[in-house]
Amino acid sequence: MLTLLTSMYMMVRTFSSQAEPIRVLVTGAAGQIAYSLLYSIAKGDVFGKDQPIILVLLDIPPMLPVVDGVVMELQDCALPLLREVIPTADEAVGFKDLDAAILVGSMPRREGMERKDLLKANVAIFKAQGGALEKYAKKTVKVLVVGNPANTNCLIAAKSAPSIPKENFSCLTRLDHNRASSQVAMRCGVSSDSVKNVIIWGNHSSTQYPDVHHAKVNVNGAEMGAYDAVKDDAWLHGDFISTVQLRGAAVIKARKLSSAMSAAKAICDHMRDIWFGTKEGEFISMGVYAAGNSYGIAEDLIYSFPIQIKNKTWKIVDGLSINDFSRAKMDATAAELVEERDTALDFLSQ
Ligand SMILES: NC(=O)C1=CN([C@@H]2O[C@H](COP(=O)(O)OP(=O)(O)OC[C@H]3O[C@@H](n4cnc5c(N)ncnc54)[C@H](O)[C@@H]3O)[C@@H](O)[C@H]2O)C=CC1
Ligand SMILES: O=C([O-])CC(=O)C(=O)O
Repeated sequence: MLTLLTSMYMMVRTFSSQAEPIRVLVTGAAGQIAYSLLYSIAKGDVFGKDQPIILVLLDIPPMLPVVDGVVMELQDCALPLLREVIPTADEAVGFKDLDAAILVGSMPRREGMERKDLLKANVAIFKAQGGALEKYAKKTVKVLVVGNPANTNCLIAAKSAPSIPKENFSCLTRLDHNRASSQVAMRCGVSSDSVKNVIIWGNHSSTQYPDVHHAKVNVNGAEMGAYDAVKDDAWLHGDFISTVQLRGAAVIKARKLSSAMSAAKAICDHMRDIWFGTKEGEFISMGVYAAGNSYGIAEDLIYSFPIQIKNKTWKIVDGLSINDFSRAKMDATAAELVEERDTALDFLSQ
């Protein structure tokens, strides 16, 4: 019996090691987030330990010598899943036949800026890259927008690729989600995986609303609501929210560069959940197209919601109770997104 099971296992292993490689694009490949991200993708942390990968690395022409250095390092890692690395500045090459696109490449903010101050510099990039997805990528491609302001850039990319379903586009708010889980875990003296179902509502900006009304914390084996575990409503309504909202700025102030290691980790968490689904009974946060949501959020936005994923398809978790405190914060961040969208469309029409 054991021999039979062992040979069946070997057959499955052999079959899966012959899987067709998937084609994964990372833009901004010469930048600091990409440098923290590429190793995890290439070694199988995101798309699976049996999934061969062709990595396409796109950056602007002057950065190609730097990308060449990254290619050399990836080769020197001797990673068995990495079948090919393609450095390029050409969209026709970069966006061809993609299974997944992680759009990082854009300008980061510096100390004293809000993320929406990047709109003018960055939104044109996402319009062009949406157009390139439309022209060259598979219609099934999963697109994750990281470059700031991430929600609005994602909306513009999706609008520029009308033949790819809007559901295939999402933006990164997982870093905010991880920040919120970690703050609660530290406050309760538990590990970060003892906290689940925090929610980031809205924009990846200082108006985002980190909400723990539906979060659970496992304290010494007993699962309880976050409010009962933390036992400090004033902190949860005050410093907790502002710490998460302003964490990106705090990292920039300290490092003089924006978050990169934690952003790369969040990108891996986000994409892995798209590929393999969320855990039973758990939800995560990501920015998705708001059409058809049951929370009264304007439809034509990319807004961060509580999300569950199965078979590579996400759905917004419906029916969570929303009190007046939460309602006001959810609406404020939606209003900022409407303003950003209208400004972006204005820039693009000039
Ligand atoms: N959504 C999120 O949670 C987070 C978003 N970010 C954002 O990610 C972006 C990248 O950040 P970093 O890697 O730290 O910046 P970086 O400046 O280190 O790297 C950006 C790279 O993008 C490249 N680039 C610029 N225009 C491009 C284009 N049209 N096509 C391809 N590549 C292009 C640059 O040449 C550079 O190599 C920034 O917009 C930053 O604000 C950063 C952290 C978290
Ligand atoms: O704050 C920034 O500019 C970078 C970022 O998005 C983050 O760290 O969340």
